[in-house]
Formats: sequence, structure tokens, C-alpha cells
Amino acid sequence: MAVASQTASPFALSADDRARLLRRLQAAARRAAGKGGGPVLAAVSVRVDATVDPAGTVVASRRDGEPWFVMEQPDRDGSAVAALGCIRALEAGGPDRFSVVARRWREILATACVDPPAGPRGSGPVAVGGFAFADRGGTVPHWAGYAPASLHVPEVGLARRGDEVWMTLGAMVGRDDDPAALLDHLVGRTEALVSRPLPLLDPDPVGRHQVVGAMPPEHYVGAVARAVERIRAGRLDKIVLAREVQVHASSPHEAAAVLGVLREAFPSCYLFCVGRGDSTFIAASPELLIRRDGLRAGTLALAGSTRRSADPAVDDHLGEQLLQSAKDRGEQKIVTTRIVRALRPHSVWVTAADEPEVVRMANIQHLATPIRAQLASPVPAVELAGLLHPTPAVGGEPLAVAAPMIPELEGLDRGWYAGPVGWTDAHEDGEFCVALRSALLTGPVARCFAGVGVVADSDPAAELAETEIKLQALLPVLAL
Ligand SMILES: C=C(O[C@H]1C=CC=C(C(=O)O)[C@@H]1O)C(=O)O
Repeated sequence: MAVASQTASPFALSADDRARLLRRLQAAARRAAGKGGGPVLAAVSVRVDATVDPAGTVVASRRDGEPWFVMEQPDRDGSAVAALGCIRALEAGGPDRFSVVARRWREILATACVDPPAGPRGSGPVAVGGFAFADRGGTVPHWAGYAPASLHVPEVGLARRGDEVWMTLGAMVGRDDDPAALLDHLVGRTEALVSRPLPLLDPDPVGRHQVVGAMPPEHYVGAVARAVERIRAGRLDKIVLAREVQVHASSPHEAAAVLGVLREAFPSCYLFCVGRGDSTFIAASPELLIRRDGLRAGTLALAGSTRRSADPAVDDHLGEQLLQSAKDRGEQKIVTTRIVRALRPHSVWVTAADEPEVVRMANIQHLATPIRAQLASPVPAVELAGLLHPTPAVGGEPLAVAAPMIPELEGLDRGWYAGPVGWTDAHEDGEFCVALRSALLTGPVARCFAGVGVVADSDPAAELAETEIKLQALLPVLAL
């Protein structure tokens, strides 16, 4: 009789790991009793095998309806943060939503019973998720589950950098909880984890896809024309206007398979999936909003775009034209100036290159200015995201004038499109990208979003064409 070979799970906890986890859970229960019964975070991190794929693990191990999160940047030394489950949701709405969730995360950390820091960025306890574009968030039903500010503390976290992969297990422990029962639960959870490659897209789907604009293209052209009139009348300098295009498939879109394709096509981008209930918000975004590492902060002013060409000489020429374009440079300068202005009061120094550079993705090239700052005090990553969002790469200048005009002209509920998505850790460090080149997948419907910066010299038809180029990041994958 053949005997099935049993290989050890890469997530198996050693006896020492279990003992350490139990001690943390017991300490958290004692601390909860001491502070009046409110639950206390306990978390333990262990290094796991380098072959573990954080995204593949989360996808393969997700329980029905469980929230999940992945953010990775393959070209950045394979960096990835992935998370499963939610032991505490930090949610808020309104103008101070960033400060509210930052404060609630700090309160959890203040009493947490956790290991000393180890592993790559994003290991240890984290809060993962994102923020809607607008303070009041998405109000139409398909954005239900995506609150205006929503960070989840996961039950299982995975972080990778290079060949280092770490797993963190977390629990909120109340005074009356039984640490041994919680240990059993978490051990059971690790025993059920499996690391698999991401599933492949069905190369030959049954049935046809239908691609439809949420509004006719003329609506968008008209909105851009009205924005140009207002800019030329001196009411504002710049406004970003977006549109939504839907892909209706004959069977549910498979977010994990889409992520697998995006990972190959856009390895320099921030690839993310935020799964809430039956929906997944997914993107391959080129834009970093904020990376905070101690007192160092980094961001990117991205604006001004042109297409790519398969002919290298034409491609270079297009990039050169972009660099010389007064319209695109003006559009880009507005973003750099605002970001520097927002960071300066919180920094010892802020530097931005004098000249923008051209950055290239598979379908598009942009003008970009990397910006770095040395912070004067450790302002949390979430607060920094709130200070910067929305930059004029997705909002406008002046913001107070542009903000009410955006929904009025677009006629669109942006939800989390163009909002910050990412994670923060136990040091309040973290990384948030801007949710561009994104789509909300709900069953067989994918809602894809793309916008452009409108300035005085914008040509409405050319801006519509630019949204088509941006949509090429996701549409071909969703409408295979
Ligand atoms: C608003 C989007 O892109 C922004 C980021 C880079 C370049 C942009 C532009 O050239 O207009 C936009 O400001 C989007 O992709 O939906």
C-alpha cells in the first residue's frame, strides 16, 4: 500500500513558539483585568520558510467571508504584507478620520503584549486597510464594507522582504478569556494555513464579457470642458476628474488570479487586494503616498502622462516629449509644491529633485518627483497619509475649491478609488499607496476607475484618451 508522504507545514509552531504565545496571551488577560476588562492585544511572530508566498497563503487559507489584505511591490526586494481575518476594526468617518484611527491604533499598542521587533517591515502587529477618497466615504451600496477609514488588525499577518518571511498571530484578549483556549484556536489556525501559488486566470472563459461605461464618454468630455472653463476663469489651477468603466463577466471575477497577472505585468507598482465580504478592491498603483520608517518619510509626486510604444525609439521620444511638455510639467509641479508644503511644518528638512524624471509602467509613462523628508517628530504613518491626502495628483489645487467640484462634475461615487491603501505597524511606521489603476470586484461586475489632471491647457478629447490608456492596466485582464 502506498503511504502518502507528509511534509511538515511551513507554519507549524514549535513547542517554544507555543509556550511563548501562551505567555503573551496570559499576560494580556492579566493586563485586561488590571485595566478594567477591556481587551488587550497579544501577538507573537515567527520566521517561516522562505518559500511561503504571503499573498498565495492568504488566498488559499481564507475562510468564507473573512476579510483579507495583500500589498506587495515585487521589484522592491519582493516586499509583501498580507493579512487574514479581523480581530479589531478601526473605523471612522469625517474630516478627522485619519487622526481617529491613528489614535485608536496607538491606544491598542499602548497596552499590547507583543514580542520585541523582528523580521522585515510589516511584521509584528499591524493594522491594514485603507481610506475612501472623500471624508464621508462611498455612499452607494457597492462600497458597503469599505468605510471612510477602515484599518483591520488581522488574526494572521505575513510579511516578506527578500528571503525573509515572518508570520504574526494576534488575538484581542479580554479579562474573562481563557488563554489556553485562545492558544488552541490560534494553533488550529496555523494548522489550517496552506501556501499555494496564486490561481491562474481561466484562459478560455465560458460566456462573453461586456465592457460598459458607467456614463457615456461624452459626459466625461463635457465635464473636462467645464473644468477647463472654470480654470481659465481663474477659479482654480487644477482638478482631477475620473470616470468608471464596468466589466460584466459571465462568472464572478477572481481577484486572486487577477492579482497574479498584475504582479507579472506591473512588478514596480504597489499591487494590492482589500477583500471585504463578497467584494475585493484591487489595484496596480504606481503612486506611493507615504512610506514612514522612523523619522524618515518618503513620497512621490506623480502627474503628467503619455502612452508607451513598442518601438524603443518612439517610446524614448514620447518620454522626452513628456519631459519637455509645459502642460505636464505644470501639472506635476503643482503636486510637488503641495506635498513639500504639507511636509515642511513636520520636518527638519524636505528635499525634492529640481527636475522630474520619467517613470515607465507597461502601459504608460509619467513624470515623477521623489520627495524625502527627515521628520522633526515621529508623526504616525496614518497621520502623514491624512496630511497629504488628497494630493493634487488625485484632487486639485486649491483643494477647497476643487473638492466640491469633483463629485459635481464627475457624477461618480469614488469610494476608495484614489484614497490611501496600506498598513501601519507597532512603531506606527507604515506604507500607503494611492489607489489608482484600481477596480472594485463584486461577483461578475468589475468597476474600474481612471482619472486625469485637468489644467488650463487640457484638451477634453485627449484627456478622455488618457483615461483609456490608464484603464489598459486592468481592462485587458478583467475582460479576458
Ligand atoms: C488620477 C490618476 O492618475 C494620476 C496620477 C498620475 C498621473 C496623472 C495624470 O497625468 O493625470 C493623474 O494625476 C489615475 O490614474 O486615475
